[in-house]
Amino acid sequence: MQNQLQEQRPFAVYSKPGSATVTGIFQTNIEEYYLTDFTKQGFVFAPFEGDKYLFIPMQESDVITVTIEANGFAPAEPQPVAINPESKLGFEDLVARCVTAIKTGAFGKLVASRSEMAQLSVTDITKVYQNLLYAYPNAFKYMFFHPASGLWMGATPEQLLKAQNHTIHTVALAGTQLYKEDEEAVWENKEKEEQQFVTDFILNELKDYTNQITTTQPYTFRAGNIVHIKTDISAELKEASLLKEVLQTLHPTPAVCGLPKTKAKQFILDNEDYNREYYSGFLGELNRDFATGKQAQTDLFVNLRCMKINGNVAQLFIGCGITKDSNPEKEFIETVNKSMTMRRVL
Ligand SMILES: C=C(O[C@@H]1C=C(C(=O)O)C=C[C@H]1O)C(=O)O
Repeated sequence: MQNQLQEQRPFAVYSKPGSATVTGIFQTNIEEYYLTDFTKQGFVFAPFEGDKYLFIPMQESDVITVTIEANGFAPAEPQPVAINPESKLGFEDLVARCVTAIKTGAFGKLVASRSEMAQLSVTDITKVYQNLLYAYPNAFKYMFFHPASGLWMGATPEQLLKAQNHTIHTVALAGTQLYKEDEEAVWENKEKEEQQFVTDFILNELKDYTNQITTTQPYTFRAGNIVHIKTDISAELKEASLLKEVLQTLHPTPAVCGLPKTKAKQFILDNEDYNREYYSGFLGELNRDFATGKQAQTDLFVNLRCMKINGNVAQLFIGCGITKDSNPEKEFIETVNKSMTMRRVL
């Protein structure tokens, strides 16, 4: 990884939810490849906005898979975060604007986000990635570098799309509260309704491209120090070649953007005062399981609980779903809680 960074060559290192292995895809040249042919095998890193998807093609890369050795790392509880009053006010104002826009009837839901800076306490970034690996066994833990994106890391709980030949899986994820040991989460109607919006959108979007759609009941799902409501969705693609269309209709999902999708995206671009870049984009394996070498397997995740690292400073990206009943201060606190996912490993 250090070599790749020094020579500015793209790479992706990742470990899937529940997996005991880490796979690395190391590009052997410094070319910038973008995804144009969705039948190619490789690793994709897509931004929130636009269709310039960074791509590390299999043919141009060395692939290594290793087993994670147990090391007993226990993430420390992070120090309480010093809240910057200006960014708190700025975010609360954004949430208030979202609520007003929703109340006019123009949107069913919007996702407001912000970024904040945090200092790294270790100089070796591979150590930060190791911490992520040990802290979040059930997330998709990755480190990605490309000269066009910079260095990113994250531990995302959210699958965008898993495809094995014709069979696809996705999830509807929304609603957030702090995880409490020995206590079952109780969800308010606002949160249940918000998650149902996401499920309904996905089912409606998949209709044209798939048959035999099945869903689970919504259930509580833990992601580090917080829990969400989740519904698993499966379907059969009418044709394997529809992968591109399905991806482009799902992304960005209402879990990270809003409803209706195109208008919500424009609202976000007009109202958020920073650039999301690759946060709330998606990433992962395209048409190949690199650990096993199996083809026709796609495994993509929404880029959440992530950060961009520059020297010893990490830019953390966090957002939350807004509905007509959202309270700006509560939503701000939710972003602080979500930011702990990254702060604990820094
Ligand atoms: C947008 C984020 O998370 C999304 C928003 C959620 C919510 O509003 O409750 C829950 C899970 C994610 O779908 C984020 O973590 O940045």
